[in-house]
Amino acid sequence: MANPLKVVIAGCSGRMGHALLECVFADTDLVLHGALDRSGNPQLGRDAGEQQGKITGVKVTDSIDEALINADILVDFTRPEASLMYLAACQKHNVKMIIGTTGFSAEQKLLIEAASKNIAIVFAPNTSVGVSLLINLVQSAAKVLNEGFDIEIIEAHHRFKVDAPSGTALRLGEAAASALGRNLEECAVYGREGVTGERDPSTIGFATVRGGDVVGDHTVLFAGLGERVELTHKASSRATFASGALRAAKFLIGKQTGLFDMQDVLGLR
Ligand SMILES: NC(=O)C1=CN([C@@H]2O[C@H](COP(=O)(O)OP(=O)(O)OC[C@H]3O[C@@H](n4cnc5c(N)ncnc54)[C@H](OP(=O)(O)O)[C@@H]3O)[C@@H](O)[C@H]2O)C=CC1
Ligand SMILES: O=C(O)C1=N[C@H](C(=O)O)C[C@H](O)C1
Repeated sequence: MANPLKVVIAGCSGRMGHALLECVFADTDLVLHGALDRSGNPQLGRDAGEQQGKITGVKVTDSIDEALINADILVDFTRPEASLMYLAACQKHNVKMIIGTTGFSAEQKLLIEAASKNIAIVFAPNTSVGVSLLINLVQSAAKVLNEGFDIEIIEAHHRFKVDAPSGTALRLGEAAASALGRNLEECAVYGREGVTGERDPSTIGFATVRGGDVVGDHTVLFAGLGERVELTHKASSRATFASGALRAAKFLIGKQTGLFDMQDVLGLR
């Protein structure tokens, strides 16, 4: 690439922030242009590469305007309230965005959709190649196993995760529901307790496990009488999410507006 893509990392001192910095440093098509964290973060004012043993000349800042001047793209793995703040700033500075953050409400997702009329955005709750493929596999399986099979989605993540079910689990639920002509909002069951009665066959169930350092496991279970199909993805490193996000960044080169996901990035539609 003649001119490396100028990337700003939001939440640069978070778990995904670290993985993204490593990935940017390893890719000559990309250059770190800005590194953001919120006021009060102890990394503010320090070199963004310090924890990777690199001197980048880019200081971690809480000034969004400063970080976005002349940037090409902002990569956001933070929290919904932060993502929406960055979304507003990216529109102001005409900077593209990769949004990997999860836990948005339906109303917040509409704000992202509206912003994509002004800037190009990839919005994906999971940027790994494996989960992107899993979404397609779940759609195919749901179409074949469309009668007599109960759909349950089981996800496991590390103890620090703050949202449940995971964004990926919800996306997998949407994939199954849409393949069956159902609306996930109407058929989702989030956990069970007490005397629940027999299972309603039209529902899609979710079960959440939190513990230790699990990077991210997802299983979609199609359970029939006499047989079960289980489709599982297990992430063992955050580098897989980071490299997918940066692949998405390159996909946006030349795109001025529009809302995309990893199916678009990987040609899986
Ligand atoms: N799409 C995908 O493939 C993946 C998505 N994710 C999602 O990415 C998000 C981040 O995950 P992870 O890196 O593990 O989380 P971390 O908590 O490790 O990092 C979050 C970062 O965002 C910052 N932050 C939090 N709140 C704000 C705020 N209000 N304003 C500005 N910055 C803020 C944090 O700063 P501070 O430390 O000061 O709080 C921190 O630097 C989650 O939503 C997670 O679900 C994670 C992995 C893969
Ligand atoms: O918080 C995480 O860690 C992860 N979050 C994403 C989600 O909510 O789906 C993706 C991945 O599984 C890791």
